[in-house]
Amino acid sequence: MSLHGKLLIGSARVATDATFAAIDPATNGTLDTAFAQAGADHVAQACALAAAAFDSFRETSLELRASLLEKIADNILAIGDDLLVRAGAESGLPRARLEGERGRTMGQLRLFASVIRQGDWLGVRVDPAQPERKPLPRADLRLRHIPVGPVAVFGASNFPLAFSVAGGDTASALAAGCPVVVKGHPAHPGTSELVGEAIAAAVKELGLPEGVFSLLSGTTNELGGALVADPRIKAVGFTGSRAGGLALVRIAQARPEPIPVYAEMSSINPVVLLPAALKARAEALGQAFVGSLTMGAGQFCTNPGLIIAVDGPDLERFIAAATEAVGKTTPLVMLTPGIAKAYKQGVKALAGSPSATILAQAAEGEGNVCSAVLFSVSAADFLADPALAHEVFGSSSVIVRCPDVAAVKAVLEGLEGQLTATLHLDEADHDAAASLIPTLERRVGRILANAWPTGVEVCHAMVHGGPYPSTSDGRTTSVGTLAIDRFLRPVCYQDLPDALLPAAVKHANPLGLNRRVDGVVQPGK
Ligand SMILES: NC(=O)C1=CN([C@@H]2O[C@H](COP(=O)(O)OP(=O)(O)OC[C@H]3O[C@@H](n4cnc5c(N)ncnc54)[C@H](O)[C@@H]3O)[C@@H](O)[C@H]2O)C=CC1
Ligand SMILES: O=C(O)CCC(=O)C(=O)O
Repeated sequence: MSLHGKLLIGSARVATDATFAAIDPATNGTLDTAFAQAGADHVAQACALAAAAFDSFRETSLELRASLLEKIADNILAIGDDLLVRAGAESGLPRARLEGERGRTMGQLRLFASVIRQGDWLGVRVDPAQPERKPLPRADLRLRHIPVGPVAVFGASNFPLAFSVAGGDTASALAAGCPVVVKGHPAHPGTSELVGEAIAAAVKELGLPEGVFSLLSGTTNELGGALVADPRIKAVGFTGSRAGGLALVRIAQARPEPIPVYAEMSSINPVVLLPAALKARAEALGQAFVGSLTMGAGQFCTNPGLIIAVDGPDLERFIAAATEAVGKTTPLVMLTPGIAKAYKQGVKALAGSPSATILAQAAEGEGNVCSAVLFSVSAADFLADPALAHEVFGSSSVIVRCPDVAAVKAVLEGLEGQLTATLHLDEADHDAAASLIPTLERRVGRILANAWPTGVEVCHAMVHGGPYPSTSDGRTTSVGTLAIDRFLRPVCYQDLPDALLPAAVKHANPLGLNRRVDGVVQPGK
């Protein structure tokens, strides 16, 4: 494998004097290749190309755009082993996980290709003219959705493939017809380059304008800030820290033309163990919980960071099983030295809390590793100290002991917005569960029963979003096909001659789209 370390600005490959290197988190060693540090001029060049590409890219045929996404998926697979090897070295993630993540990345691209072809995302509505209507005639009104414009995507550290250069944000933005400028995550610049070249090659192979895709690398906050501030950027997709996401929201809001930032930030994903379920299978739940908590060193925004249950012997059985399972875990390398340091600081802060008790802690390891840890706290203490509900990114979780189900509800009411909430329940728990669901609907984006929140299905009904601060905009999702809506806006055409109408809303419906005509859904072809 040979990496060039240059910026991908459309079809140009640009080197810079200032460079940075990737770090192998397993060894703290520097990996090969000096990567370019993009500056303000490079942001401006990439955004200018993206803006120039927008009008032609957004009117490409559905078939061509679908082919682009499929071609990107094929090109990623064709990189072969080099991609997995480099991603492993840059992230510390094991090969099997990265193989799965590559499969998911290609699956997402292909799913969005099928969405593009199907065409419902255009959301066509037609209210035909009513010239005879009294007292006033009605004009002919036709609506379709168009893409918002060039989108800035920030690659995430914890999914170097599926939430990164060709991840869900890029797939959904390209599917909508938006050119994309990616700011690669500085932890995996080599992986980013390999995937970026796969996208650029697909753009070229299909004869699309070069500005459809650019990839900028760099370590500074100024780079991300300049990208979000560029007037040609019309929306932003981000997965990462709350501080980073909110910084980008502030920049976007301070622009002369404010733009939406879809930032997926922090979540502790409460899991409620209801009494009958806990009584029936406390040990199995304890073991499964630790499996979810420690998967991928807990570096998922869906990690179960909070367990809530009624205190008593059944909860003690759960804790005993979880404690035993934690004792059997081995420390895992985290994504970056900074993330490992933040984990240790977060655990230290919890351990220093006068109200939290350490229940279990896995053996410590050397280097940038995560050792799983469990805390417990009473519901009253939890409610009194908001710091106990802060996300600790890694395998750390807090068990909240409640006197009764009413206290469980109070704890849930006290939480910030979350991506997920989980109920472990049996039939005898249904009344208790029903009393909690209205609270959960207000607090989270996805409610699960008898499962664990890690592992997000990429499909049509998925919501990977939630109220602030789990995301900056709880009206949408960053996983699943609904994610395309973030990058679309409606345009209405009133009384335009048919010859001037876009194909999606022409009278004869040449694209065979499903349409809502006078409010009634009419199937297309
Ligand atoms: N909830 C979640 O899904 C995730 C949370 N995290 C949290 O974030 C911490 C740091 O991890 P990172 O992945 O590096 O996230 P991060 O938020 O620090 O960085 C993500 C991206 O945003 C950029 N960025 C960050 N702050 C910025 C600013 N003020 N202005 C402009 N650009 C900025 C970075 O350069 C990077 O490209 C972790 O320890 C963890 O707490 C990280 C990954 C996922
Ligand atoms: O588990 C998943 O598939 C999504 C998790 C995620 O978005 C994250 O950890 O940042």
